[in-house]
Amino acid sequence: MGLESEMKLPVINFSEENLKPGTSGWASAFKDVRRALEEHGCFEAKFDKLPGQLHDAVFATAEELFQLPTEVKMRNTSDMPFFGYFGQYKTVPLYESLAIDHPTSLDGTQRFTNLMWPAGNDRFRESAQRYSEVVAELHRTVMRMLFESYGVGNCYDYYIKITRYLLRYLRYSEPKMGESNAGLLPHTDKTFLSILHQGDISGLQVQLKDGQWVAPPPSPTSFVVMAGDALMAWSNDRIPSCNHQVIMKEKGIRYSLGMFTFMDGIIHILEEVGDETHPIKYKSFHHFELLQFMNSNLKTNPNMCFIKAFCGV
Ligand SMILES: O=C(O)CCC(=O)C(=O)O
Ligand SMILES: [Fe+2]
Repeated sequence: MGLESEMKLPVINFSEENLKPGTSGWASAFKDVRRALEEHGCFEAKFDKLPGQLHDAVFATAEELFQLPTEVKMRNTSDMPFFGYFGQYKTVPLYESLAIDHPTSLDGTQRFTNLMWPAGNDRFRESAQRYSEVVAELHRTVMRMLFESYGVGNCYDYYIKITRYLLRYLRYSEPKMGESNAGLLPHTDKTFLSILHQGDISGLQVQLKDGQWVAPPPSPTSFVVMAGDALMAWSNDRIPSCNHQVIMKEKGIRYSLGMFTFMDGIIHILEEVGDETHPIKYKSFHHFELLQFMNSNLKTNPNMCFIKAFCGV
């Protein structure tokens, strides 16, 4: 019998009544958001605004996307580091992913769809955009709660205006006999926030404060919200970026979706949390410049703490 109490991934309900700023549900939810992020760098959001048909369409079209020939998928490139196709890695052979830049817009989804299917694929394009709009709404709610909970609700508009969304489609093959089941090695994201949504096969694991790994089960109404490195710096380390990985234990091909946010502008460190015992540890920085810095140092110095090296005081 273990005496230690097992930690759980906090679950926060984002149902209709909590979504109205100013209500008591809102105030208690925003405290929960701040507590969960400060403790673990992540939480599970229960959010029921994704229509079942849209959920099914976006995962069905994900399958179609990955069936395209590799050379077509590799057309998904970008000037931005980390914004394009990933796959064919020796260290994680099960993993492959593609990303749509500006996925909440007609332009962004059209550009990506035309690149993959020159003859068009309306079902893919429409489901990608509609899905992104729904998840962006969840993202904005989390952002508003986060800023209000630190007493800086007046900064919300600025950060929403400079938010750049990236929707990533991810696929993991089932490991063959004798093959490693590592889908994605432990890492933190380079984002401000990441919102992960698993299809019907589990595999995501997040590491809680006590070091324990937990595996949130997939559900059409469950989204795992995680702090990325940029949010950690913004919060002056009050919020740790969330360490996570993918382990393929179930049978079948795994699909998941990640809505990642980056700030196309200067991130000003939250000075409100600093005092004599908590000095400010970072200088304000441009998120895209951080990405460039990481990209140019990744090969030569993979174990570097990029955020500290880039904008640490
Ligand atoms: O597939 C998942 O659930 C996790 C994906 C992930 O961690 C990433 O793309 O950074
Ligand atoms: Fe990740």
